[in-house]
This record gives sequence, structure tokens and C-alpha cells, in this order.
Amino acid sequence: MRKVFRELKSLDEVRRILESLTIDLDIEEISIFEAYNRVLAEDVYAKCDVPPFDRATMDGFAVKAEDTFLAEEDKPIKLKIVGNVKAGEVPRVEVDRGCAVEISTGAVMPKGANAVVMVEYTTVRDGYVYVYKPVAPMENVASAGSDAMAGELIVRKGKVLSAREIGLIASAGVDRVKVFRKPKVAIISTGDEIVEVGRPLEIGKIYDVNLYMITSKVKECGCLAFPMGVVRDDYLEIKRTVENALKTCDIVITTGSTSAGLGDVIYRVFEELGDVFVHGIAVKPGKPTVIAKTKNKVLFGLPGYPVSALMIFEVVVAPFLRKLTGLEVERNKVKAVLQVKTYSDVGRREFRPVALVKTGKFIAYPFTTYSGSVSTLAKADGFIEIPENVAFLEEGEEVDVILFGDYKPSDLVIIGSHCLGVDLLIELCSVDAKVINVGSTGGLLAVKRGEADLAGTHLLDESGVYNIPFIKRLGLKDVILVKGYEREQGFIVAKGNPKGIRGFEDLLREDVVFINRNPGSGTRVLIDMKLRELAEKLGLSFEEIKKRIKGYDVEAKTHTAVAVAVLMGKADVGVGIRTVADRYGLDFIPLRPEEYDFVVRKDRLGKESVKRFLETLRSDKFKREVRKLKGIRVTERTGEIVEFS
Ligand SMILES: Nc1nc2c(c(=O)[nH]1)N[C@H]1C(S)=C(S)[C@@H](COP(=O)(O)OP(=O)(O)OC[C@H]3O[C@@H](n4cnc5c(N)ncnc54)[C@H](O)[C@@H]3O)O[C@H]1N2
Ligand code: MOO
Repeated sequence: MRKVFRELKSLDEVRRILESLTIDLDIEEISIFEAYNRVLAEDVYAKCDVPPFDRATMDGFAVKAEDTFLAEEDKPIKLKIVGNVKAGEVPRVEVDRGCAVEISTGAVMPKGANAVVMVEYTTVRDGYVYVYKPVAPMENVASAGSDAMAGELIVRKGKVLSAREIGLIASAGVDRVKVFRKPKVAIISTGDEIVEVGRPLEIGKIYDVNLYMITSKVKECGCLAFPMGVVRDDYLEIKRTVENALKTCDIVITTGSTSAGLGDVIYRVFEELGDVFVHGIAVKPGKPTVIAKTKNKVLFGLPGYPVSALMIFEVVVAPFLRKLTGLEVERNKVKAVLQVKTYSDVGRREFRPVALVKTGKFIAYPFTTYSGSVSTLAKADGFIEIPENVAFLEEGEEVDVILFGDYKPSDLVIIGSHCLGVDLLIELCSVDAKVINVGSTGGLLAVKRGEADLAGTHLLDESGVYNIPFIKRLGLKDVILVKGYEREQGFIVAKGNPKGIRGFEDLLREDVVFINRNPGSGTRVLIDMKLRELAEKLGLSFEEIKKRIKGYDVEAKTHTAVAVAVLMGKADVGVGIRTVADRYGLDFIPLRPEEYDFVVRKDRLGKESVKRFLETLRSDKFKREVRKLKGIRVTERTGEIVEFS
């Protein structure tokens, strides 16, 4: 019988349990060269005085301070130079009344002297030094032990050693320290479909993401990472690998095979090897997380989806590891304004990756992609937390964004419709650009609000004109349109066009399955325009035509998704750009060119990054390189500025 099954625990409860859990780590002695970011396991005491002697802190003359009291700028006092001491030397002379010894910074103060006059306030003539300014006793002198005294406690046990502590420890003559051993963490990926990067990818397989991603996170938390590779979805194999890992490691992290569909392999393995105390957390993503403990060891079973695995690592595993390694730090947070109304499941705390744009204040763009999207993670600057009892956050609401790392604003912000041509332009102009893909309309609105410097757009109006009607309709002022390039739109079909698709009439055939695009996309406008024309030609209503097309209701959100649907045989035909068809080795039947243009705010035209981007668009280099992306074509209008009122 299972002890627990999907009794979802709240995140707070899971954190509380983990907080009370410790792993005893033994102690090792290491050189201070290796001590950075390690946790001291013993108090460190100074072996000598720091500094070890009274030391001159300035270049000048060691004197008896009382000899200088009457010195004035226009009435210097005169002292006889009786010798000199350099840093590292044992002084061979003493300073008597009326005498001075030339001394360099860091040198031992000669007997009898109690202050140093800086060389700037002296002149030397005929074996005498003339002092123009009095010094007080101990002025420009650091006395022995003033930093630390021999036997003094200088750094306490538990301290995470930074460069500053290591410097202090070195000054006190301590070259080796006792620290806690770094926790050893094994990382295991599971799944029949997962292949280690570097191997060939067969159909149905995907490259491992989690092994590499989680290994990096483990290191970031100051632990020793032991990536153990990919294991098939097989109870015995997974059990054997986890058992093996437990022999040498303190913590084992698996990803995948947590969900009910697979008969809860990880749950069963963990239960066999330890005590499962978390089986499901009321969070999104990452609900199927399993956590168990055995004597002095902890097992984490993270869900397979990379976004889920990473988020659970961030909010559950990382705090636990960082407490062990002493690297615990408050996460960096910024306040931001939420750009769009964001829905969430009530009953689960949701973590939503966001991209940040700074326009005086921070604007947060939530990602709507599902937990499998790895590019989301690379593009996100951080994430927001939506509480369990909240069904949505309003547009404009202030949110806390927990940063993945340090946020650095980009030089160029492009928000709009995704295009491989834009990726190429950015590569060629080598500016630090942030690209947020929210579709053409979203891009125009972002330019209007000033969040984006420019937007890439390809909106076809029913009048047959691209972009300008939309710019006007959406009320964009003080912007210019820069003509971009043409993208060839057409039917994307399987290699060899097995269904013999030639035109929109073919979509009405019984044996043809279509894949549509989302409303609001330029492609959808084109599709509907063509279908209206067809309806007129056949004397049918538009509604009737729509009903007769199999798959009209199935909408893909991107060109790529259309191509993939065709590639996987889910649809026979869709409409998209040639570049994508080409990339997936699919056939392409051209329909008409689409005008992909850039809308730029006038107040950003002087910005270096914007200038570079537009120069690149007009460059010969772009013209040359863009040919490689079949289906994108520069025209004689590329780079032309279109002003309108
Ligand atoms: N019927 C149900 N199905 C699913 C449920 C559920 O409650 N009932 N939960 C869903 C949720 S939520 C999540 S999260 C996942 C968790 O499933 P698993 O932990 O079993 O993960 P897998 O099925 O093995 O993988 C999910 C997904 O991620 C890919 N993956 C796995 N490992 C890796 C890796 N190392 N690198 C890259 N990608 C990886 C895998 O191919 C799958 O596409 O279950 C849902 N289903
Ligand atoms: O728990 Mo899953 O992680 O929602 O995607």
C-alpha cells in the first residue's frame, strides 16, 4: 500500500519541512587558495599581530612628534637626517630629539620615533630635513596588532569565505583552514525519449536538457555535481542508478517519470529506498514533484519538463542546497508593472517566467508558453509568483519579479512578430538586443507605449495593404515605417506534395486536413481573404466554406508550428513562409509575398543601437546573408522610410 498519493502539500509546508532537514557534512582542511565560497567549520585565530610591528603608512621622515609641534608653513623646523629604513629592513638607527630617519611606506618604525611626516611637507638640504607641518603622535603610523592581535578570533565558524575574509586570514599567517565538505549531488535524467547531447537524434527522441541545466544549477549552489546520464523509464534501472548514486552522494536529483501516467516510477523507487515525505506540491509548474529522505541523504524527483524542473529547483531545491553550502542569499527582486492580464489556476501557486523591459519603470511580459519550452527560460529575466487564491492578475498591476540572475537592460528592444530575418539582422549588427515575440499587433502596441524601440510587423489589411492601416487604426503617433523585406507565403505540404495541393479549392476535399493560424496573425488574414474569394467564386457563404474545411478550427500559433504539424502528419497542408518549410524539408507552393516591415519610434531614431539596426537592414552584407534564408527577399524598397500622418 502507498502511504501517500498525490496529497498535494503547499509550497510553504514543503519549505518548512526542508528547513528542518539537515545533512551532516564532515570537515576537510584545505589551502586558503581553495577556500573561496566555502563555509568555515572552525573559528580562525590570528597567528601573529597584524601588522606585526609599528609600521609607517606614508613615505617621509620618522620623527618624534613633539619636535614638529612648532613647524609652520613659513617657519619650518630643522631636523638632522640620521639614516633611512626601507620596507622589509630591520632599522639600524634610532631617532633622538632633533633627528629624523627617512622612511618608506610599510617600513618598521625606528626606535624613538612616534610619527611620520609625509615627504610632501618637507624639503631636504645639506643633510637636514625642513618640516613645514606638525604631526601628532602616531600620525601616519599603524601600531602593531592594530588590525588583529596574535590569538584574536578573526573569522567565525559558519562564515562563507569571500576574498575579504581570505585576505584577513592570510594576513594573520593562516594558510590552511577547516571547511565543511561540499555536498555531493548526483543528477539523473530519466525517459526512453531522452538522448545525451552529441548522439544522433532519432525520430521521437529529444536531447537531454535537464541533466545539463540542473548540473549547472547545482554548481551555482556551491555543491559538487555528479551528472550520471540518462536512464530508461524502467523501475529497476532507475532504482539501480539511484542506489548507486546514494553510495557516494548526499543528494540525488532525478528529472522525469514523476507523473501518474507512468505509474509513478520515481515515487515507487524513492519509497523503496527512503521515506517519501512530499508527493505532489500545490504549485504550477512542478506539481508531480517527489521528495524523500534516507539516513542523512535527500532525494528530489523533479518533473521532466525543463521549465517545471528548473522552477522547482529554484523555489525548492536551491534554497535547501544553499543553506547547506552557506550560500543562502536573498533573491534579487524588482517591482514591475504587469503588461497583460495573467490567469492562474486557483489552488496552486503559480510561477510564471517573465521578460523585463525598462522604460523608467520595469514592465513585465509574462510568457504563455507551456512547461516544455526551453527558449522561454533563456529569454526570461525572472519569474513572478501568483498566490494560490488568485485567479488572475490585472494588466497594470504591480508585481514582484524574482530575477534569475542580474538584470541588465538591453541596448535594443524589439517586440513584435518573430522572424528569422530579425534574428539575422541582430546577429549582423551585433548589438545587445532583447527580442520579445508577441505577434505583430502586440509589437505595435509595445512601440506605442514606448516599451519597444521598434517592432517587426506583417499585418495584411483586408484592403490588401500591409501594416500602415493597422498603425493608424491602433493610434500610433510619432513613428515611422521602415520597409523591411518580403517573405514568401504559401502552402506548406509534405515532401513531394502527396495530396497534390494546388490551391485553396483543394482544402475542401474530403481527404485533405488543414491546419489554420490564430486570428490576428497576418497569415490568418491572408487565409480568410483567399477563402472569401473562393466562396464568392463557388457561390457559397464564407461560413459554409469554413465548415467544409477539415481542421479550420485547429489553430497553430507560429509558422513553425504549422510546419511541424505537417511534418508529423497531423495536417496535410497549412499556410506559412517558405523559410520554415525549407528548414523542415517540406514542400512549398507559393501564394503571394508578404511585406515584413519595421515600425520605429521617432524618439529612438537617434539611439546608436537603432541606427546600427537600420544601417544593417540597408547593408550589402544583409542582402547577401539573407539569401541563405530561402523565402526572405530584400527588395528595392528595403530600408526605405515611409512617413505618414
Ligand atoms: N495524465 C497526466 N499527465 C500528466 C500529468 C498529470 O497529472 N496527469 N502531469 C503533467 C505535468 S503537470 C507534468 S510537469 C508532467 C510531468 O511528467 P514527468 O515528470 O513524468 O515527466 P516526463 O513525462 O518524463 O516528461 C515530461 C516532458 O518533458 C520532457 N523531458 C523529460 N526529461 C527531459 C530532459 N531530461 N530533457 C528535456 N526534456 C525532458 C519529456 O520528453 C516530456 O515531453 O506530466 C504531465 N502529464
Ligand atoms: O506540474 Mo507541470 O510542471 O504543471 O507542467
